[in-house]
Amino acid sequence: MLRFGRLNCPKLNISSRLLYSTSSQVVKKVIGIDLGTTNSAVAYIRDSNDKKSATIIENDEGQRTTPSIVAFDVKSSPQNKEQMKTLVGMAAKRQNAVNAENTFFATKRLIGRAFDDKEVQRDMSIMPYKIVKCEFNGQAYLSTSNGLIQSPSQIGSILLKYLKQVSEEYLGEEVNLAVITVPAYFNDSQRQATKDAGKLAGLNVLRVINEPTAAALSFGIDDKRNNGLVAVYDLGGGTFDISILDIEDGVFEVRATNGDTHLGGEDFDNVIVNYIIDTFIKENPEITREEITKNRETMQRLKDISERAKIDLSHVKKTVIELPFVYKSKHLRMSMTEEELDNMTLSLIKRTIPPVKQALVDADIEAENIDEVILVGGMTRMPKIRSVVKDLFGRSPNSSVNPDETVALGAAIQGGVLSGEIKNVLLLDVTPLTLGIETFGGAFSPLIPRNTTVPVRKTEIFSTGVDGQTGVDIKVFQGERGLVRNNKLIGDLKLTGITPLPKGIPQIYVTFDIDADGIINVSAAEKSSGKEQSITVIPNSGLSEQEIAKLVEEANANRAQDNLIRQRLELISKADIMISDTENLFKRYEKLISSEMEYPKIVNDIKAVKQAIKDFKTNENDMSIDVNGIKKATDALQGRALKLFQSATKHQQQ
Ligand SMILES: Nc1ncnc2c1ncn2[C@@H]1O[C@H](COP(=O)(O)OP(=O)(O)OP(=O)(O)O)[C@@H](O)[C@H]1O
Repeated sequence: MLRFGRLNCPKLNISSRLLYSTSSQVVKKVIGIDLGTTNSAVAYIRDSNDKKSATIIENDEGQRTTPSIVAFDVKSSPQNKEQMKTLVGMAAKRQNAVNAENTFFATKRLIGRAFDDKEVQRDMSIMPYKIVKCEFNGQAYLSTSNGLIQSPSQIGSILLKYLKQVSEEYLGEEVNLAVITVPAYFNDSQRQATKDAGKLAGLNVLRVINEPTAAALSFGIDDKRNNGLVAVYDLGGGTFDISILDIEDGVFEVRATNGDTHLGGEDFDNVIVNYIIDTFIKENPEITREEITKNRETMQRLKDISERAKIDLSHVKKTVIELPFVYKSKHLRMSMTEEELDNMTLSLIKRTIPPVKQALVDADIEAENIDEVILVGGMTRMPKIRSVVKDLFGRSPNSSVNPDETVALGAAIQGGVLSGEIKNVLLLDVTPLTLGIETFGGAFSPLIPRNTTVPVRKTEIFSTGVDGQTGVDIKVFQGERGLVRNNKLIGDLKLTGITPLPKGIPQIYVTFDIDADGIINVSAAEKSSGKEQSITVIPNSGLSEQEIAKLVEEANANRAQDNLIRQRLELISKADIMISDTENLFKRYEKLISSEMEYPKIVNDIKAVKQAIKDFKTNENDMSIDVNGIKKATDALQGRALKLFQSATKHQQQ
């Protein structure tokens, strides 16, 4: 088995913080796109002399946001599926109820996710369209009723193509450069998939930036009043993000970020749908739940009225929900109050609290030191959410920001920075989770801690754990726990053909390079053999909401135990290398030292320590093994070996 250990010699840490260049000149227009779960928006910089001139581009229906919905008319091209008529935005939304199976909405929830992901499985049971497994990469794809299979990136690209076209018509020029926003908690795979969607739409995506950061950019641009610590609470259609930023004279530094990539308005709608079905069944006991849920069209109509009721209740205390022909000739009529909505969705709202608290801890800031709280995302119009946020921060959120438009405006500003239209603005974003590799005994060796500013590049030297090893398997993990088995494997890199040397001797330089889009590149090089390998990490799936919450929670709960296991592993790793060095020296100088009186005793003791190390390796979790004792015995042996060498040299000279 190939083993991989941290090198037992002074470490070389090359850590650099490369700042964005603000002077790069891209002469053409760069549009900023908020590719949302429910709604998307696009913006541009109207006047390059005015930083505050970021402007929303209205779509062909005169709307400032476009529903993130793509529909296929399966009847339009029965012979050739590829040429089916496609509807985008409002046009797709209008026909949703009569073509539910072929109307794809909220597909951002699936982007870059594995089919087997728990969240995807849950969505499958509630979405009216078909989600299938892509045989090639195991990811969640979408299928029309006539079997046209598309990735969520492809669906995203149809939306982006539409927004590109709308922008070109509005601006009267060709547009092919864009900045696209993603939830801060999107992992590498989800970011890559978003970039792919841009590429498929014919857009050169200059940068992928985090939604809350974009919101802060549009809030704080060129306004000294807005200097200070800002919290951006972003609850949209499908994701929740919290970011803490420090804004100081044009420098936007993200101090910490946290969130949940599977929590948003869609979940609120689903809770209401279930409540309505329960109420309807109670009134009509002859109808079963399944009879209603299996009808995709009915489910879609229920979802639409649920969303409408939710939005109404942000403005009125009570609303009436009516839906004719819910089941055969039965109609639905009921009322719902704001209080009822608050109660049934409280557990969802509460799920935003731990990420906020964690972000504050990570940023090392008390809630009362936050100068401004900005609300982003349509869901933050719900009064209960506003009051929970107010209680969390002890202050009323800022009301000057438009929660639907601010992200696209911020993306346009970043586009302006990249095109050179906007000067003296610097954006420093961070990694959401710790990145590292597996080392000896399954320990997680972090290279880049979470909330490190990107872009970042870091190199550390590692070595082999077995004599004569000619290859290492570098497993890249993401997470907060001390042992890799509790973190998420996001990539795998094999370095082969290295010169066989005793363990601990080869120097393997492992470099992590995270670019400004948050995309990770890992490379490994072994100096003596000149071998090099690199990969762009494309993880298999995103982290689910439970996984994220669990990761942080478990990391906190198990920190002491994890540290202990790690320390034990490191002690044994060092002892192992020391003992084999001594053994090798004994073999090499056997003639010189074998006549010494101490020699057989030390050889026996080396054997005993080696056996103890072997026993430990077969049961690393056995806490009854005295690791400190093994290390002490190794140190003592090294001392005794040194004395033996000194005495043998003396005897030889005499
Ligand atoms: N007045 C309102 N009250 C409550 N909810 C609302 C209101 N207006 C919009 N919403 C909800 O906000 C959500 C859409 O928000 P938004 O358009 O900001 O999301 P998005 O950008 O598409 O999503 P994400 O940021 O998660 O990708 C929908 O679930 C919608 O029902």
